[in-house]
Formats: sequence, structure tokens, C-alpha cells
Amino acid sequence: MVLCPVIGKLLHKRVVLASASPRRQEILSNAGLRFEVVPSRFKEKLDKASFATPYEYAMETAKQKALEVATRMHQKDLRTPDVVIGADTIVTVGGLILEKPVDKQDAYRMLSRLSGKEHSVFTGVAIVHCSSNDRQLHTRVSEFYEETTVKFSELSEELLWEYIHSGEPMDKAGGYGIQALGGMLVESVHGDFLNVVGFPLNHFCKQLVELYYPPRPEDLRQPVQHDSIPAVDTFEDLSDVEGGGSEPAQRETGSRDEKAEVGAAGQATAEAECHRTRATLPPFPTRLLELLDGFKLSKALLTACKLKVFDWLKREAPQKAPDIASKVDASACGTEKLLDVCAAMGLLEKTQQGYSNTETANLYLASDSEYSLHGFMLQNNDVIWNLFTYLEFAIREGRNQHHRVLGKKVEDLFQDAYYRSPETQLRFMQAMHGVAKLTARQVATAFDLSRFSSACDVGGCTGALARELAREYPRLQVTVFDLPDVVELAVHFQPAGPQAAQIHFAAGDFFRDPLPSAELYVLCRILHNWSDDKVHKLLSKVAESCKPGAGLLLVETLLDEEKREAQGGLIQSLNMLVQTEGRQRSRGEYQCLLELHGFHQVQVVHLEGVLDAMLATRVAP
Ligand SMILES: Cc1cn([C@H]2C[C@H](O)[C@@H](COP(=O)(O)OP(=O)(O)OP(=O)(O)O)O2)c(=O)[nH]c1=O
Repeated sequence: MVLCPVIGKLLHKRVVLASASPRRQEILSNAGLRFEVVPSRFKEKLDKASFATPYEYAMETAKQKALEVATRMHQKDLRTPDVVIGADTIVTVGGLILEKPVDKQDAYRMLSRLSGKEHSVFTGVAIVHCSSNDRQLHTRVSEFYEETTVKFSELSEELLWEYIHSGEPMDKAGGYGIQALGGMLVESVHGDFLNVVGFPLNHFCKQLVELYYPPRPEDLRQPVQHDSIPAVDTFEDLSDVEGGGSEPAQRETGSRDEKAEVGAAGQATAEAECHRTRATLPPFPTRLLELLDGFKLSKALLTACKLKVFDWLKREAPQKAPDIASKVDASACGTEKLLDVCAAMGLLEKTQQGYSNTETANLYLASDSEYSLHGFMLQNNDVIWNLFTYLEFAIREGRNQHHRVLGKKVEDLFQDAYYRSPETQLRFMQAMHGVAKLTARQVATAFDLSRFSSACDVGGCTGALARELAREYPRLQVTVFDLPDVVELAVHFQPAGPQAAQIHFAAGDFFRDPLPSAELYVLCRILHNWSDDKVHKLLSKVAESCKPGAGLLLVETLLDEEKREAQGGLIQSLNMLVQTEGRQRSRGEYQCLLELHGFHQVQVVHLEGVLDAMLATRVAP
């Protein structure tokens, strides 16, 4: 097929990429396409067995991703997009479809399957043209797939694990990224490289040519000679508003000769226009502008939490903006704007009857929900937000900014800043409790801890993790060790239940006082608060309290060694800088620290979200 300049055909349309994949965004914006990114919420769980071939599965998933976005944008009364692009990449080997690994073990299983063998990478793509008539959404779908074969070298166990620990496999089909470190694993590639990376650009352009360049009469008469552009009748009733063939191909309406003239002239004009536009216009910086708006969205979310909007809507829904405004003691016009933004962010549903909470809001944003993050939101709104306004100073000075926010010297981070009043302490504890409850189950089940009969959760705050440990291991006795003020308030967070008898609180300062004795010590999101000196001090105290064979469970967000990949971890690094005396560390850094203090046989498990858990065993000094 002859390729024509075709990306320009989409320049005046509202194009939406229904994908969160940064690779797809990069490939398409490098090609000069201007688009918005609206990641699809379609859950990739179609029944694979019901598809005759893997590529049909990929195409159907791509189509469902795009249709979900088109429908959502239309329903939300946002302007209906003209074109929505969806894609899905899968790897197939020996009849098995591999998608993104769910954890490191899964990545290991995938990569060992691919080791030394050839496999196929399929990307299914759906181009959905949308129009809206009488408030009804109409869609026309055009889909295709591309296959590339990739051969891996034999991979040693060491290389496999080193690669898995880099973090790269986790968000990629088949558990590798050919465009980065994963390139090392690849012996040969047959076919379109970009298809492996997530988007078959060349085939996409060919598809657009089919859709947007009506076949000329001579092509129709001599199809064989020209490796013809096939006639497409899928889009026969889309209207040609811009002329010159800039809408998808039309069914012939006039005589053949007329159409030939219009087609050829229109094509020349469109190509010239497309060249001109490409030369003068750089790609639209959609992602950049989204990043810029990020802080405004965060503040809208935090403000809605602070005003307890989600609490009122959990009690009664739907409600109109003026009713909520009067309950939260705010202006009707301001409240309406805030509610609309919350609806656009997917936190509220908006209908003719008014606003209601989405499931996310009910689960996490209402203050009385079991897994409420309301306290964490308030901590972000009332403390962390203020600290981040001094980010520039934090970067220049390389230290936290409590002194600027509070207007006084902060010598003891916890006593002088977080726990400076009962109110600030309670807010901090509520925040920690919410986050700990959300992650405690994963932490408690990351490893088999059944060999331990006693544990000490150092800095365990409200005991949320202790509770999950006790639930998971009924013969485990857990001591939560924290500052006296914390222990005093912690009882308010402990619901009655069968685990209560297994949990004890002990008051003390982990830098100054002896640690309660235990077979397993837990340091969950503690070390990142402290400087290397203090980390050494704490680890040596833990090591001294341990008998050989004792365990240390460490939970942190691990950075990759190059500090490039884990965006969540890198943001945490900035967070630690503005808030604490500590920093995020990589797996290698923690491993060195642990080994230096006599903890070996380090195992690591990546948990859902941003946390990683490490289990190490104390060896005889
Ligand atoms: C094989 C391979 C896949 N990948 C990526 C491309 C895709 O982003 C991902 C496959 O997962 P997909 O489910 O296709 O896409 P996604 O989850 O990243 O994004 P969305 O569903 O929102 O569109 O794997 C690479 O980056 N490099 C590779 O070498």
C-alpha cells in the first residue's frame, strides 16, 4: 500500500487516546498526532477461551477500552470526541496469552516461559469514530491487529531476578519492555518494533489511509496493479463536513468522473494543508497541561473531603448543589463548581436529580467508611500541602520545611511538628491508620510468618498492622511499640474482636528505650523518615534485640537502582524531603543496610500499589 500523509486528517478533530500507556502516548505524539488522554476503565477480563485466536481477543479488548471511554465521555456531558483510539498488547507463547504480570512471581513465571524461545506480540487497535444525534452516541468501529515475533536468549536466573527487581516488567505485557532494559533479553525481532512497544504506528497509518482516502476510480478499475487501497464501506454515512476527503471514505454519490476530480483535487489540497500544519505546529502538549493542572485537581479533592461533601452524600443522595452548599456552609455557586469537578474526576455521579457518591467515594472518602482515607486527605490538606508550597526551599536547602510552615525551630520531628498538639497528633494518627488499614492485609500475607510466635511492630502507631498480623497468625502475640502519647490515643482505634487478646501496646521511644523482645521485628514505613545515621542506630538496636533466626520485616516503597522507574517512589522521595529527615531508598541500599546489621537471606515482594515488603533473617554475629 502507498502511504499518504494521513495524521493531518485528524488534526482538526477531537481525538482521544483511551490508554494510560505512556509508550502509546509517546509513539502517537512523536508521530505528530494531537490528542487527549483518557485512560479506559474497562477491566481486561474477557474470557480468553471464547476467542478463536489471540488477536481476536486483543482486538475485542482494544474495542471495549475505546468504547468505554467514548460512552463515559458522552454520558458525562463532556463534548463527545470525534475519534477514540484503544489498543491492547498481549504476548503469546505455546498457546498461552500473557498480559501484565500481577506480581514479581508472576513476572518470573512469564519471563522463564519466554527464555530461549520465540514468541508473538499482538497489538489489537480499535479506531472508534463517534457522533452524537439527539443526545444518542453513535459509533463506527474500525479494528485491526499487528503481529511481531520476538526471540529471547536463554536467561540465567540471576539476570531474570535482576531484571524483575528493576521494576520494569510490572506494567508490561509478557513482563518485559523491549524499548528499555528488556532490550537486553532480545536476540531477534521480526516485524514492527513499535508494535511490541504497544502501538503499531505503521499499520495505524495504513488504516487511516483506508479510512480517509477514498479510492480513485483507476484504483478501483485496476486493483491488482496498485496493491490497491481497498474500498471501505464501513463509514458510508459519516458526513464530509470538511470536504477534501478529510472524513472517512464515502460511498460514491456522484458519477465516477465527478468523484475522481473531487477526490484528486481534494487530496492534493489536504496533503498540502497537512504538510503546512505539520511544519508549523508542534504536537499539542496535552500531558504537560494535565501535569500543570494536577495540583488544582488534588486541591479540589482535598477541599471536598475537608468540607465533608462525601459524608453528606453518603447519608443522602442524590442531592442538588444548593442543598449540599447549605449543609457544608458554603456558597451555592462555589459548591456547584466543586461538585462538577468531582464528578469529572469520577468521584461523584451527576444526573438530572443531583449528585451522588461513586463507589470510590463511598469506600474511601466518607469519613466513617471502614477503609476511609479521609484522615489521610486532611493530613494532606492541612499539613503536606503547606509543606509543598515550600518545595523550592526544600530543594535549595535539602531539608524539610516544618520550620517555615510553623514559623519556629523543629528539633524533634514528631514532638515538635506532628505531635505538637493533641489535635495535630490525632489527625496524623488518623491519616496513618487509614493508610495502614489499606495495606495491612497485603503486608501481613506477603510472606509466611507462621514460624514466629511473637512480633514487635516498631512505631506501629494505632495497631492497624498488628491487627492483621494477629488475624493471619492466630498464635502470634504482637506488641505495638510507640511513643507514650501515641499509645494513649491508640486504644480509640482498636475495635473489639477476637484479635484484641493477641495485641499489646508498649510505650517508649525507639531511639532511646529498650525494644520489647520478639522473634519478629516489623518496621513498616519507618526507616524512610530518618537519616542514614538514625537508620543505623535503629537497625543496630533491632539487631541487638534479636536472637539468631529472628526475622525483620521491612516495608517501604523501593526505588529502582537508577531512580528512574517507580514514579510513585520518586514522588515519595520529594515528599520525604519536604516532610521528614529521611529519604526513599532502593532495594540495594536497604539490602546493604540490613546485611551490615547482620540480617541476611533477604526476600522481597512487591505489593499492590507502591509498597514493597522485605523479610530478612538475623544470623549469628
Ligand atoms: C511487550 C511489551 C509491552 N509493553 C507495554 C505496552 C503496553 O503499555 C503494555 C501492555 O498492556 P495493555 O493492557 O495493552 O496497556 P496498558 O495497560 O499499558 O494501558 P491501557 O490498557 O490503558 O491502554 O505493555 C512495552 O512497553 N514494551 C514491550 O516490550
